[in-house]
Amino acid sequence: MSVALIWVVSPNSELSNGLGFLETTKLIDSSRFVVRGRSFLQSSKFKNIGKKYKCNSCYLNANLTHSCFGESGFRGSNNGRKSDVVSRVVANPAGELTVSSEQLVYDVVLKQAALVKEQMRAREDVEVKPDIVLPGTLGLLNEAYDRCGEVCAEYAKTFYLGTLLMTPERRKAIWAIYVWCRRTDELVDGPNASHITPKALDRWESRLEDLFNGRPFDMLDAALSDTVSKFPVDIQPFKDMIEGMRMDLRKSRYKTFDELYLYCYYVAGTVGLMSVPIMGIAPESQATTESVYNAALALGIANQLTNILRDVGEDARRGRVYLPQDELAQAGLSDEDIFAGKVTDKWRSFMKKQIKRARSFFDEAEEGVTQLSSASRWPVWASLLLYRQILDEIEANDCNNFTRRAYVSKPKKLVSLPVAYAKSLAPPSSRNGALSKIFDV
Ligand SMILES: CC(C)=CCC/C(C)=C/CC/C(C)=C/CC/C(C)=C/[C@@H]1[C@@H](COP(=O)(O)OP(=O)(O)O)[C@]1(C)CC/C=C(\C)CC/C=C(\C)CCC=C(C)C
Repeated sequence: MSVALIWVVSPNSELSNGLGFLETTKLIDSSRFVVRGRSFLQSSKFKNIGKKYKCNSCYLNANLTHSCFGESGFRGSNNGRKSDVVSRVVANPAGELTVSSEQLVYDVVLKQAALVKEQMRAREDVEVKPDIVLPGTLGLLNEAYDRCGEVCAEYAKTFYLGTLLMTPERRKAIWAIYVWCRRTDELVDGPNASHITPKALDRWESRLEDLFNGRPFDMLDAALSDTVSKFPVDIQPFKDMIEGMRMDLRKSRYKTFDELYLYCYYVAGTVGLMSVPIMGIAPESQATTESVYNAALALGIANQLTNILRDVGEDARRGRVYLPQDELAQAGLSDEDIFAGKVTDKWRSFMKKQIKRARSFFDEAEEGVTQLSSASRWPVWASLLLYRQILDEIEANDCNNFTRRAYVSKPKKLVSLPVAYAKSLAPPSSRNGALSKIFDV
């Protein structure tokens, strides 16, 4: 990930890196990008539609209107669970009523679903259209995608195998998105994280804007730039992920689940929103676009909550506690108990509730996976089943997530893969109501 790091720390530097990500030079003009001395013509489709607005303590990169109060039929599938977990209107520490993170994030979901429908309507068909490329550039682009595939295979082998079942265009696009997410995460989580400042993240964000405008900085960006020119992917979830990294720089405690939910959206829910336009919805699906986006968001949140519960000890050793402080206090626990790392009955009972909540997000996500286009379902089922089992492993470890890292053993992984495959064969259920398909692919 040093490519990203070097650039954000010193935007004018020439790039090379030790991780074998790539070696490129930066050559940009306003309408083309040049990689290793050649240029690609790109359509610059997306503008940064985001406008930051402040909502109490949190920022969302959105140009959304708040539809906070008095909505009816807010969601179909999850009222039961969600009302237990977060309410739409919450009280801030000063006792004032504010809009909940869930509402803010759901507004993003609605916006994404609306945008993608609009994009699809504007296109004559859903199939990827060939760009106008100068002779010789196609090979370079393919090389860029291959690099993304290699990175993906190195960092997430099972997931990489799953992507091989997808159509070639979709697989390449998912790899490009994966690599951008990985690089973004590495900025604050990688070996050079201590050099990362908010300014560096601002530079990473302007680089993102450039690639969305057809001016990628390096080869890996070029792959994503190509992807966003071919699929109806919006910049907002990408910007929001960077916002999550900013949050990580300035915050190491979360007062409430509402605060944590927003963080989870930023760093992982966004991945779900980025992925849906690539994966596509099955032509026979009766689900609304919104409900599928919502399930994708839920899977990201579930994964991140699981990640947090698995890594409690590791995070504590870095001085970080990603658990709602108010819930810890209600359970009679504090940061000191976490640093002490003793598994007590209080801790077990606290963990039981946290695990239950994470599972409820997985349940919500499951409804959406069957709605995806058939070739995309297997990798998603595989990742869902594998990640979900981490929760079982935490329980099997007697909730000792202080000194034991829960993981799914190889044999269990191997069993999960055919199970995921079998699940992926099930056609979309018609439980999700209104018909509003967007991708008949
Ligand atoms: C098929 C599939 C899973 C596609 C997603 C591919 C993709 C673009 C992944 C990017 C993942 C990434 C590098 C995110 C950066 C932030 C981050 C690190 C988030 C954590 C992931 C796990 O990280 P890590 O690899 O470090 O974990 P380990 O320590 O190795 O265990 C997260 C916990 C979140 C990842 C979130 C997702 C994969 C979202 C999945 C949602 C979908 C693919 C939407 C599916 C659609 C429906 C309708 C359900």
